[in-house]
Amino acid sequence: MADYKRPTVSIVGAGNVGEHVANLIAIKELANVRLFDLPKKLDDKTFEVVKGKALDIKQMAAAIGVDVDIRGYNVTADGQGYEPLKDSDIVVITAGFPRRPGMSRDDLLTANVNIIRVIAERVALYAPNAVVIVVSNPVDVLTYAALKITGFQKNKVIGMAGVLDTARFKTFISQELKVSISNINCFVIGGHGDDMVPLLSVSNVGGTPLKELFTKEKLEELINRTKFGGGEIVNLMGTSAYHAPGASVVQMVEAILKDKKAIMPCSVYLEGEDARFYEAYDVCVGLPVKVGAHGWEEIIKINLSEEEKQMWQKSVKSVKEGIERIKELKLI
Ligand SMILES: NC(=O)c1ccc[n+]([C@@H]2O[C@H](COP(=O)([O-])OP(=O)(O)OC[C@H]3O[C@@H](n4cnc5c(N)ncnc54)[C@H](O)[C@@H]3O)[C@@H](O)[C@H]2O)c1
Ligand SMILES: O=C(O)C[C@H](O)C(=O)O
Repeated sequence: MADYKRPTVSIVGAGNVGEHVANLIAIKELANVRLFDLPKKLDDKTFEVVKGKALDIKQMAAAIGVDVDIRGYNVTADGQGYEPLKDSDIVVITAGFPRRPGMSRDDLLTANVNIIRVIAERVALYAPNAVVIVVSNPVDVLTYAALKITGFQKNKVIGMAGVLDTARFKTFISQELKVSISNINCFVIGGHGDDMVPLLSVSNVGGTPLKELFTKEKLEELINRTKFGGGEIVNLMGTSAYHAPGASVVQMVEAILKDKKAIMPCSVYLEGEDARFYEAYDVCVGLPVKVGAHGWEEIIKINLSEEEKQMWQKSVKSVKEGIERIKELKLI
C-alpha cells in the first residue's frame, strides 16, 4: 500500500468560527490542522491562546479516539510567523472582525480587507498550491480581494456563504413542514447580504416545488428570515454565528479533500462564458459550483426566472459596489 499522508488544513483566525472549523475537522478525522492567530492581551499579560486552543482540541481528539495532529502558531498583524503554512492543502481564512448588533457585514469591509491583504500575501508566499476558503466578511468582496492579492488561479479561491444561507433556508422549511432536512433541495445564490437570492425555481421538498407547498405570504416570510438569518443570530448573541458557519466550511473542506465533485453554492469569480451566462463580470458572488480536489471546478448554469434575474442583478450590483470601494481606496 502506498504511504498515506494525512492532508493539512491551515486556519488563519482561531476565533469562534476558526476554532469550530478545527474542532469539526478533528471530530471527522479529516486532516491535520494548523491554527494561526495573534497573541491576546488580558490585563497586563499576553496569552498564546491559539496554542492553548490547539492543545485542547488535540486532547479532545485523544478523548474521542481520533488520530489528527493539531498545532497552534502565533502570528503578528504585519505578517510574521506564517512559515508553517507550508504544504497546506487548504487554507481557511477566518481572521477579522465579526459584526455586532446594528452593523451590516459591509461595515467590516475596510478593517477586514487590511487583515486579509497581509494574510493573502503570506498564503501566496508559503502555500502557493493550496485551495483558499475565505470566510471573513463581507465575504464576496474579500474573496475577490484574496483572489487578486494571491494571484491564484480563480478555481483555487472560494468564498463560503451559500452553504450556510442554504442551511438556514432548509432549517426554516423543515421546521415549518416537519419534514427531514434530507428531503429538502434548495439553493441560495447571490452575494452574502440582505439581497441574497433563494432560488425558488429549483427548490423542492421531495420533488414538490416550494411554491406548491406554501402560500405566497408564508414563503416570503421564510425567505426574509433566511436573508436576515445572520442578523437574527447577531441580535441574539451580540456577535455572529459560528456553529453553522463552521459546519458549512467543513462541508467544503471535505468535498475538496475527498474530491467529491459535490455541487454547493459558493462565492466564485465570474469571467468568460460563465460571466456572459449570468451577466455578471469581474466579481465574486455565490453560485452553485462543483467542488473537488482542484477547488471549484465548474459553475452550474441555471436558467433563472425573470424575478430571480432581477434579484440576482441587484445582489451582484451591491457586491460590485464593495469591490469598487476597495479599489478606489487602493486597498487591493
Ligand atoms: N462567510 C460567512 O458566512 C461567515 C459566517 C460567520 C462569520 N463570518 C466572518 O468570519 C470572521 C470571523 O468571525 P468570528 O466569529 O470567528 O470572529 P472572532 O472575533 O471570534 O475571531 C476572529 C479571529 O481573527 C483573529 N484576527 C484578527 N486579526 C488578525 C490578524 N491580522 N491575523 C491573524 N488573526 C487575526 C482574531 O484575533 C480572532 O481570534 C468575521 O469577519 C465574520 O463576519 C463569515
Ligand atoms: O451575520 C454575520 O455577520 C456572520 C455571517 O455572515 C452569518 O451569516 O452568520
